Amino acid sequence: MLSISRAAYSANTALRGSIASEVAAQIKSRHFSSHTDNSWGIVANRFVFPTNSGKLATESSLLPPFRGFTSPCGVRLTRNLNTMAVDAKDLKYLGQEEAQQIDQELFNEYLFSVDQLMELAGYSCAVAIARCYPPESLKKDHAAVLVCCGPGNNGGDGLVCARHLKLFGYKPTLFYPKQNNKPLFKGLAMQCERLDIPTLSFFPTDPQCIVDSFNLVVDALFGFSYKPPARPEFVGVLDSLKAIQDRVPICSIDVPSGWDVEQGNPEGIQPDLLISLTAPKQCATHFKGLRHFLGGRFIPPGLEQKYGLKLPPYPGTDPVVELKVSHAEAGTP
Ligand SMILES: NC(=O)C1=CN([C@@H]2O[C@H](COP(=O)(O)OP(=O)(O)OC[C@H]3O[C@@H](n4cnc5c(N)ncnc54)[C@H](OP(=O)(O)O)[C@@H]3O)[C@@H](O)[C@H]2O)[C@H](O)CC1
Ligand SMILES: [K+]
Repeated sequence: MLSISRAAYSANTALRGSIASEVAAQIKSRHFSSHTDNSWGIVANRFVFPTNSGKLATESSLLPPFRGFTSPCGVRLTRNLNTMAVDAKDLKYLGQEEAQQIDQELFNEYLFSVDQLMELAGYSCAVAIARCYPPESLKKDHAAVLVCCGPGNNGGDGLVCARHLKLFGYKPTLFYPKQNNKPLFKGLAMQCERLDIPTLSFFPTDPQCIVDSFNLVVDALFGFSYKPPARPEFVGVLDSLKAIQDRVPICSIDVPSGWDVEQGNPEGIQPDLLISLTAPKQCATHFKGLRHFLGGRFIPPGLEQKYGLKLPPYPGTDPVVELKVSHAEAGTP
């Protein structure tokens, strides 16, 4: 695992008082390829690919023109002024139980496997992120993004998303504190490692480190199975995300983490971008961010009808469709 332990980091910090930040120290591990550097206590990844290998053109280059503006945090946000966003008035917003029922039906009645759907879900999130924040528009450290992954399938979507972001030309770093031991998740984590995606072994205590190091945070901590309140081990990271959200945009996968799936959480994190999967959850009606996408284009028509989802049409072959946010003024430059 490409990571640095807290003890090694502390010792290292004592030795090198001039290190700018915790994050810089942890990220530095990615530069120590194919050997163990004892002075830093880092066991580095032995499978390092050149940073730009396999770089793909993102679909953003195929889109109608965007006009950008700069947010207070200096990140160039883009808003699609050709307004391809769909006004999906009849779209159904799912409660927690119904979202879980549909999930189970996909697996048990339609015999999809989790990894099939997770791959499509995570890919669609990466595409939505690339549309809103093309890598070339991000100024810090070659499009550095932090992807925070939780212990459940939402975290799995985050691992898939991080891999695709890397292939799209971003520089993702994972924070994956409670790793899932199922073979699927081990595989996803290993794929990230072999793509030279480093993992922070602890969340920086100083939120400024996140601000200095990353252009975006992808929030894949919890999805539709979350039940508030957050257990103690996740309180710190959720508070830190709240502390930086005005300076580093948060992109939430399926549900903003820490939100009640139905009621939302006015005191919780407030993402700029929400990517709902399958169908938006009821909490999405409280979303106050800039852009809302629907992804996970895998619902069979029979299931859509059965649950009355009234999904909007996806454009062409796109894996995502943008939904109009009800407070249109939110993104006005
Ligand atoms: N059908 C689809 O649309 C698909 C969606 N996908 C993604 O899957 C998630 C839902 O995944 P699931 O594994 O059911 O649940 P979560 O990832 O939301 O979270 C479960 C883990 O979170 C822990 N948990 C729950 N509440 C708390 C809390 N208050 N504090 C700390 N931890 C909490 C829970 O722990 P337990 O001990 O209670 O089990 C779990 O570890 C969906 O949102 C989509 O993102 C699929 O990828 C594809 C199909
Ligand atoms: K989330």
